[in-house]
Amino acid sequence: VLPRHVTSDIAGDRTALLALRTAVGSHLKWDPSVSPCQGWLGVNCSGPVGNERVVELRLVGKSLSGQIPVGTVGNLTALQTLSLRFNAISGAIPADIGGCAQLRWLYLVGNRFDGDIPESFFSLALLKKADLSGNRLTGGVSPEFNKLTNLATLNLEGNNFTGELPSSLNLPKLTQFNVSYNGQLNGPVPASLSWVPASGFLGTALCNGPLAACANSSGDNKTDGLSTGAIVGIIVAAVLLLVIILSVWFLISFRRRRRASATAGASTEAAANVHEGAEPITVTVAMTDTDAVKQSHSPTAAAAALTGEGKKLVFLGSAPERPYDLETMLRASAEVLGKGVHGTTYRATLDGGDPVLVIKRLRDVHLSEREFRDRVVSLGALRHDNLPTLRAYFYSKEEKLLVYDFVGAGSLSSLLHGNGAEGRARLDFTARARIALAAARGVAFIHLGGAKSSHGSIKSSNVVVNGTRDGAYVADYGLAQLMGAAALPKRGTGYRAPEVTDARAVSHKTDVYSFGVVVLELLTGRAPTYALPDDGGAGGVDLARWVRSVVQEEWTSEVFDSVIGNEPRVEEEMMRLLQLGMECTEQHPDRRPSMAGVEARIERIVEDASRRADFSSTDGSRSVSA
Ligand SMILES: Nc1ncnc2c1ncn2[C@@H]1O[C@H](COP(=O)(O)OP(=O)(O)OP(=O)(O)O)[C@@H](O)[C@H]1O
Repeated sequence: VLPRHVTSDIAGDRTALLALRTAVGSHLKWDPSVSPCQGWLGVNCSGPVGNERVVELRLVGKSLSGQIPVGTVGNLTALQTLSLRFNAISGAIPADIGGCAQLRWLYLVGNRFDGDIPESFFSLALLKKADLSGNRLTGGVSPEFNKLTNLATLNLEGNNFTGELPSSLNLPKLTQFNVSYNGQLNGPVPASLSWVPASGFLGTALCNGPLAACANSSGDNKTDGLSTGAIVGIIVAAVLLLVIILSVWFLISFRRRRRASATAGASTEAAANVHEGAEPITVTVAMTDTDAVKQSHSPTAAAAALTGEGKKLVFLGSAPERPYDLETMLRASAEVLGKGVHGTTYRATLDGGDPVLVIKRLRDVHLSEREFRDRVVSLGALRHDNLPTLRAYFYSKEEKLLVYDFVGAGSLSSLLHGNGAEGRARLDFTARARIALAAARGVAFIHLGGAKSSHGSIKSSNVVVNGTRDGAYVADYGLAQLMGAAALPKRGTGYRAPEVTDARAVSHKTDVYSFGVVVLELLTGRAPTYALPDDGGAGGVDLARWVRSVVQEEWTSEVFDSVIGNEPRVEEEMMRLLQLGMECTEQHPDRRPSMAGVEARIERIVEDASRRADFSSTDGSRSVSA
């Protein structure tokens, strides 16, 4: 029931909007001399001529701040869509939000709303989508949500909700649910939400699974029922098996070493057949029998063979389909892909055009052979769709080579900042978000290896794109661990997190920072040290800092690359990705999200952007967008 002074007409809407402007956005250029339906920014009306009402209020990234008082939004009684994404609105969600009885789409993501969700919210019976993520909301997830029987999307991610999810929670139309990053949510996930993927519960203490499993995960460590005798038996059997394997391996390698010493000694100087501009790869190779190359197909056996007389290419993992040795590789036609901080990178095409390899010739490696081998073997174990596979390595006193699969047509850096604007022009927002997603997947996979497993040198020249729908790879992973500080992004390149002092400071959070810079590069189309138009190109300004200053002081939309800036369909998703890029480049490492969280968020951004593209190509209605 509306308070007596509220009129359910456009005059009432006008009064409510002007009061809202006074409270949170006095800079909004709404012309009070005309009706809100006549071109007020972000306001849309509907209804019979002369009896129109405000049905849509979309003020996304408009630097709104302050609190929304009662008697403003709550008086927009015909409102169907309210989107206030990515502002700095604080305080409680207004207690009279229930006055918007027609509300279907509600987007408050990326503000500073705090306090509990008000009681009247649960009277919004028509609500289909509620995105309250990225705020500071508190309290429990109320069973009152059950009253919202039309709700299809409920996103409460990144707030401060506490306690258990109500076991009675049951929303028949729900298709998207997310409560990730509410660290104090705990207890079991109700059966009615068992369909929600794990990405909906990241960063919580919720236990997603059968109740019995929850009990175990919450510290009820019952044994699995094996008797002590059975456990001892298993251990003895395992030790015996290990002894047998080691004896057989020792016998075989002893026989091979004898055979190798009989044939070793034919030292060959091999030079690569390089294309113009390339320097030849010259490596001294002590030839051994062909058997020795085959032996090296298992990392451990191969690596063990290295310590013998001959220096060979050591394969990591399974053998290539068409085996090659160092000689074949050095005879291959090669071209220089780049000369970077770690040395020179070649593309080498073996005889017959298959396979095509990337050979990195490292300089300044100061590791012993054993240390080098151990680190390379663990890098070679990383196999993922978005990481170029490390196939082999070579170590001698003079030369250290890494051999990868060739994966793509060029780097993201050359696509965005290369000569001419064609590369950038071909990349619409969704394509850019997909590249970010592929790269995030690769980096998040590296992080799964634990705290010591970081990329260490994320930058757009290390993101290789290959033109397919989801094709992007993160190259050069782990070189910081192999080469020390030499492989780190240089100070002043814009990629280096402020806390990085040397290679030991590389961490998941410094990767997230560098990744955030790549995201900002994708969105702005600008290089990470962007030269201001009026500094004569003399200096440069740090991209992350520049984006932050524009967002704080001016219109956020000016940040975007002009190529994607006029894609209104995906404006919401662009803002979400921008917000994420800014969070990743927070100065303080603790305030940056985890890479898993980054991956999950970009995944949803890509899904939503693709859905809008599909939708608008078949229908054209704008009612689904906020
Ligand atoms: N496996 C790969 N497949 C295809 N292209 C690759 C692969 N690995 C690297 N590249 C490309 O080779 C280029 C040169 O690599 P390189 O690492 O030498 O230089 P960089 O990344 O520009 O500089 P830095 O050494 O300072 O990181 C990269 O920009 C990348 O596009």
